[in-house]
Amino acid sequence: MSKLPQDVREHPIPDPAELRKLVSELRRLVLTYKFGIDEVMTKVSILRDEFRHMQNYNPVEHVGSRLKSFESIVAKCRRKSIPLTPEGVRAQMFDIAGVRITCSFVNDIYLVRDMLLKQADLTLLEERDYIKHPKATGYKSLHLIVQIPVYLSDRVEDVIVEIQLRTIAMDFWASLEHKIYYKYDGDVPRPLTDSLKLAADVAWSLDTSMERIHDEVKAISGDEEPVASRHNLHTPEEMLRDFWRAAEADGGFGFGSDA
Ligand SMILES: Nc1nc2c(ncn2[C@@H]2O[C@H](COP(=O)(O)OP(=O)(O)OP(=O)(O)O)[C@@H](O)[C@H]2O)c(=O)[nH]1
Ligand SMILES: Nc1ncnc2c1ncn2[C@@H]1O[C@H](COP(=O)(O)OP(=O)(O)OP(=O)(O)O)[C@@H](O)[C@H]1O
Repeated sequence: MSKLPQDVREHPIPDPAELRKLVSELRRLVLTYKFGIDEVMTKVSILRDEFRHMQNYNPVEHVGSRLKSFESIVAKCRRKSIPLTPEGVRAQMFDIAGVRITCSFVNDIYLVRDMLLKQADLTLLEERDYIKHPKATGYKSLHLIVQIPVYLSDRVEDVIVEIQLRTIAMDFWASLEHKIYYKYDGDVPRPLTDSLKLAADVAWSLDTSMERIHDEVKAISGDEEPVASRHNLHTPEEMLRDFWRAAEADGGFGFGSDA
């Protein structure tokens, strides 16, 4: 019978030189995922700014990102029996680069999804619609696993990014549920899971009510408010000046600042 602890027997400690090489390779790999996040964030930011300027409407409330931590990658490799090698991680772990887009309304989620997927350099690998098919926990979000090229100094690398799209209510629910899940180490007592399921239904009801009210108001006031009444302007020069100042204040005309 071996005297080694279970963990060491299952995961023998590799040679230090090998370990150093592995860590350096994984670091390099993770860096390319960071560039993948940057690419997607830029796309979302452009869509957001353009939409706001052209349509006077912003479908994206908030956008955030996270690079999976080294500890979390190692833990997931162990949990899912994924080889802890650059090849294993690249082939079997699709959430190292994560972008989360929070929208006001459910329709906006699908609008942003369509706008992103129309872009030629973004390839959809997998879509999981937990809005149409919520998880048993009550979890709702739209997940897209996409692939995007990243131009490095000596090569082009296709990087996989997980994009989660959700409403503010869905996000509120998911962050509380996530905290509770970790607090109980995954073994959440039944009364709490029941309460969470109920809260998910309430959040969904809020989402649908808010969207209905928003649609009703839009139908009454018309899709587009006339530009002149929005700005209370009279001459084209005044309108141009106002747009220019608004864009400057928004950081929209950031070019030429070094001049
Ligand atoms: N709060 C919360 N988040 C969830 C839940 N299910 C999925 N997620 C989020 O969505 C991510 C991906 O989940 P899935 O689409 O179910 O992917 P999966 O491959 O089945 O799960 P993992 O490989 O364990 O991430 C998770 O890492 C979480 O960030 C849930 O029930 N509650
Ligand atoms: N696509 C994403 N975009 C932004 N944040 C995310 C994304 N996916 C997860 N997160 C957040 O990143 C944090 C850490 O996530 P981590 O990758 O360690 O675990 P996880 O994704 O929740 O679970 P698992 O490791 O089982 O896949 C959590 O707060 C989680 O909500």
